[in-house]
Amino acid sequence: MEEVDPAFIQPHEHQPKLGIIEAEGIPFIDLSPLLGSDTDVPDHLVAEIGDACKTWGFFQVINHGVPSHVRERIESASREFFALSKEEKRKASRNETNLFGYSDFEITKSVRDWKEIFDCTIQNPTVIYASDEPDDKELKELTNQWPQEICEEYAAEMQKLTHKLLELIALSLGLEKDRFHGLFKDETSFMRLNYYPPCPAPQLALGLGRHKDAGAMTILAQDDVGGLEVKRKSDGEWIFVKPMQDAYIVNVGDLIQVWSNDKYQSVEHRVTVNSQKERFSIPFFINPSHYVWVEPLQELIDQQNPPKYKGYSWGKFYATRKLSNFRKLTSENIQVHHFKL
Ligand SMILES: O=C(O)CCC(=O)C(=O)O
Ligand SMILES: [Fe+2]
Repeated sequence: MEEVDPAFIQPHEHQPKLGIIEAEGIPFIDLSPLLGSDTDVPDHLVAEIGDACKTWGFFQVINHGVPSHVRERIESASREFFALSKEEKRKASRNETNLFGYSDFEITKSVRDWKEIFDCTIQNPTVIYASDEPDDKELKELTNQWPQEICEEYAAEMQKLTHKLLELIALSLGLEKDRFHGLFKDETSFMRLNYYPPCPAPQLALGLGRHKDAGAMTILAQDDVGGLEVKRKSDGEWIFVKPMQDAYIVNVGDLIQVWSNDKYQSVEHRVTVNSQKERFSIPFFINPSHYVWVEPLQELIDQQNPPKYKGYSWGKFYATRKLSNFRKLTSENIQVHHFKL
């Protein structure tokens, strides 16, 4: 076996197992009832979404309405970009001033991830807080270093799908259908092109270490190689998410966990790598406006269900996370459990 830099080696208890457990259980949800112009949402669909969010925190959607040529266009643009030399790619590096762009140095829980990424923002420009200091209200605008047209075309489709999914989730929690919409007016959503090169030590390293997504929800396009694993809530076992052509994998993030007061929980996941094959994926991270104050929704709390979290500023949380990529962390990065009551 070729030597890999020890910075990539996972602690023993987090090294991936070689055998694969396939995720028979991760539900597929058919969104075809939402394809027409009829605005009625069938009850069975709402119930399926609610079950999937509660039991798995993950599901795959089919007949979602995203045209396959739009997905193919961004997937080929991603392949073309990552095929460039490192020197070329580094010309589009993200940095402390512009947090969107290329990086081959991602760290999750103190271990390097075996991957390269390219982050693109959705609102161009995106407004965020300039600093993570709680009282500093200075704002800054972030822009893209990516062919804007391809990004916009894909983002527009993802936004339509997001809209449908947030409505289904709201209904499944017994909320008004449009309960979440206002929170995303000046969204800080972004998408990431992930490239996982073949790795000589797939049993020691991970493409992406175990983590939960900090935003509201993630919609992921994965190719046919496979590598995503989800921690099954019932027994903590890592379950392989079988690639399905043209489907999107959706997961609940930490914000839905807080808004729903733990009714729906954000679930840990990770990515294994492969000694033979490279893998590409594109997560679309749905995040609210920087000025959104995150706390359990009033409608979901009462005397029997008191709030499980104290409120926090999404914008400050996000700025802290983004800036941490360029700092040496001396303690655990900011996490939603720091706000648990
Ligand atoms: O590449 C994947 O399959 C998952 C990526 C992911 O979980 C992330 O980027 O947060
Ligand atoms: Fe993730």
